[in-house]
Amino acid sequence: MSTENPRGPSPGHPALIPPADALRPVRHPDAPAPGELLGTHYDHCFGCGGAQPHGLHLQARAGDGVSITAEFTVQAAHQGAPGLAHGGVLTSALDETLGSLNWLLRTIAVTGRLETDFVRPVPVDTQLFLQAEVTAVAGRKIYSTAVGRIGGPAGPVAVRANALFIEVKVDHFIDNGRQVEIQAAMADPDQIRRVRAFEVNP
Ligand SMILES: CCCCCCCCCCCC(=O)SCCNC(=O)CCNC(=O)[C@H](O)C(C)(C)COP(=O)(O)OP(=O)(O)OC[C@H]1O[C@@H](n2cnc3c(N)ncnc32)[C@H](O)[C@@H]1OP(=O)(O)O
Repeated sequence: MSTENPRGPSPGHPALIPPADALRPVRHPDAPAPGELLGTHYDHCFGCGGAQPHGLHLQARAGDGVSITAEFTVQAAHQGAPGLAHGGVLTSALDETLGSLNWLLRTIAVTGRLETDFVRPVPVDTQLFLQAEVTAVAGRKIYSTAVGRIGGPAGPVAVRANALFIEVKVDHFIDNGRQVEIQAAMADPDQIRRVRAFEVNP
């Protein structure tokens, strides 16, 4: 388990602190190699999909262990205040990066809780460099942390997050998603292939 707490002295909500019997995360043997671009899990995903004109178009890359790096450039469509990124958009970038960790565990999981610290404003045209890692796993609960820096891996910290993801079956999406998109996804062989890449026990 990582001992570094990028949040600083405050660990956040108690639900984000792994229990004493939590396990170290294990990188799946078939996980993408370190340095490999992950690609999108769904073309219409706001975070990583190519079919969302105002989406983040975030590109995530496998790191060592159970870690991810990702980049996205803040666009004019992502503003909150004039010339500055909207906080919800920055949280979306963190959520997407943390969600990409699922590729390394080969587990399907959704965000249960996500806490963001906004450390400094992020201007439009900024390239945000994100790093995320899984810190612990307890049953279906996956604990993770992320940081976003301005300009590159050594840039000033702009945002930090701690998260709890919960493992689900693929039925979570089939049962809850709008039927028109579910049916289109199930008819698309590329989409089925992407879902299989997430699943350990299909
Ligand atoms: C198509 C493929 C591609 C893959 C697609 C991947 C997409 C990635 C996209 C980026 C990520 C997202 O934005 S995902 C979208 C945003 N998230 C969501 O829509 C999730 C909405 N919430 C839910 O559906 C549900 O609440 C779940 C699945 C999270 C949990 O429901 P459940 O399955 O009934 O499980 P439940 O028993 O309640 O909880 C299990 C354990 O987790 C704890 N737990 C649950 N929620 C929380 C919480 N918010 N805060 C603290 N703890 C929590 C419980 O206390 C329990 O602990 P214990 O008693 O066991 O100790």
